[in-house]
Amino acid sequence: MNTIAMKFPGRRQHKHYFPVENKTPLTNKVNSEPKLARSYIVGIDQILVDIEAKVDDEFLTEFSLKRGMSQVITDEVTHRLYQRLKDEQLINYEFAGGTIGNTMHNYSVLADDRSVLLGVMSKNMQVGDYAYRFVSNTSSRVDLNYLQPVDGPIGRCFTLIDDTGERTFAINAGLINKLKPESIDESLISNAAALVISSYLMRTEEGDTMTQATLKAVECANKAGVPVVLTLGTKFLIEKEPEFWRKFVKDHVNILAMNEDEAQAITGITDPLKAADACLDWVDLVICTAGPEGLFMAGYVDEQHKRATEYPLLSGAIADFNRYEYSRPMLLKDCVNPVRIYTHTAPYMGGPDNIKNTNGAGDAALAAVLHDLSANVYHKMNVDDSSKHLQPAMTYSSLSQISKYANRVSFEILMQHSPRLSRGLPEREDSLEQAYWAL
Ligand SMILES: Nc1ncnc2c1ncn2[C@@H]1O[C@H](COP(=O)(O)OP(=O)(O)O)[C@@H](O)[C@H]1O
Ligand SMILES: Nc1nc2c(ncn2[C@@H]2O[C@H](COP(=O)(O)O)[C@@H](O)[C@H]2O)c(=O)[nH]1
Repeated sequence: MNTIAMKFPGRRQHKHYFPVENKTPLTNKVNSEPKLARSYIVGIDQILVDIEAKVDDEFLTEFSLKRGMSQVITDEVTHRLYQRLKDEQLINYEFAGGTIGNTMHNYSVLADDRSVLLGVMSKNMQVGDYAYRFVSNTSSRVDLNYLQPVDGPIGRCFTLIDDTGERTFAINAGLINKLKPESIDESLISNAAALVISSYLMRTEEGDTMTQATLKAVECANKAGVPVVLTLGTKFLIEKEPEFWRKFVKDHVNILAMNEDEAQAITGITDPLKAADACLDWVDLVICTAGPEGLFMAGYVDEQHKRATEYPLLSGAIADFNRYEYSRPMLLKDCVNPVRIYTHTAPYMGGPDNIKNTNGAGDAALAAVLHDLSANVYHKMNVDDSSKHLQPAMTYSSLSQISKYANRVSFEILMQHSPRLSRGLPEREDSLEQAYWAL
């Protein structure tokens, strides 16, 4: 049997992933470059560059923008808006964005590993233009080779921040919704550790093909048993068609990520823990961020694999809800006697003293969860006979640990302007348990 000591998170510790006692018989040396199978995740997005600016309420009214919403604007409004921002020197920065683009980038930075981003990209790129900016602000670990070339611009997302820190998104779509179903490579999806999508991909106009492309990828993932991860994006989209989204989630999604407003939009429930619990009727794992209240997660474990927490029991909308938070979450279909498990993590260190802005904090939490999920697939691919895999779990770590990790990553984003991490986390931190680093 292989013996392995694995440090988590991080492929950077790759020497810990392979059996250190396996020596090459000829040299009697440890083979330091074993060929390991690699796991990766795939995300689909509308390829966007964020243009961030500080504005006041009057500005939003002038351009008929609804505060807090992500809305699509015409070329004419875009032109006027951009000119105003330029004339008044209100632009803070222009940086690659997109909710799934950010998640793939952050995943690749955290895991130091490959993710694949699907979407469109301008085939003629000039130094300094938006397409160039998107590519040059994206981690080199994000595989952009599968992007579909288009004859025209990618999108722009005006990220308008008011005095309260609230973000209003105005999207100039360019050709972002022209991804074709033919551009979805079925074997790429069916060999992935997860397929990651957002509700924004269904906000399309007549003649757009993004929704069909997304549905093709989802069907392919469902067929291959690859977990489908959906992030709800914005509550306004969900509120428009809650019934559609409930059905879509129930029929196709395994992991649902949302904030408390989106959770309310899809379930009708204000309490994030109760809303997460309600979503377990449709999906296997739920991540619900709740701003200053931190992060809630909910999932399933089979009775025989449940592990009781060593933390004090917490009660909220559900009594003693964190009782089995030390369990590793499983797909409901893999549980003979399913037990619902929940956890809550308060903002890391109480939250930063000075929040730059919360843009992308939720996406970053999701990237951390994906890192743990993919690490589990990676470990199983390479050390299938590890006792770790006697339990058919979805993740490498317990619900409690994943939640802490996710929350820690959100903290990092709150301390910077960009929704994209510029570096991974420190390799060891006192605030995360010893067991977390030495699994
Ligand atoms: N005001 C805040 N104070 C402390 N932590 C915060 C605050 N806002 C967000 N966070 C942290 O960032 C995470 C994600 O934030 P949230 O605003 O819920 O995400 P989203 O970007 O999806 O709306 C939270 O779970 C929490 O850890
Ligand atoms: N693909 C799309 N991404 C969008 C859209 N509107 C906004 N955004 C992106 O969201 C992040 C911020 O994420 P959040 O977790 O803080 O909500 C930002 O970088 C935007 O680019 C959209 O319509 N489609």
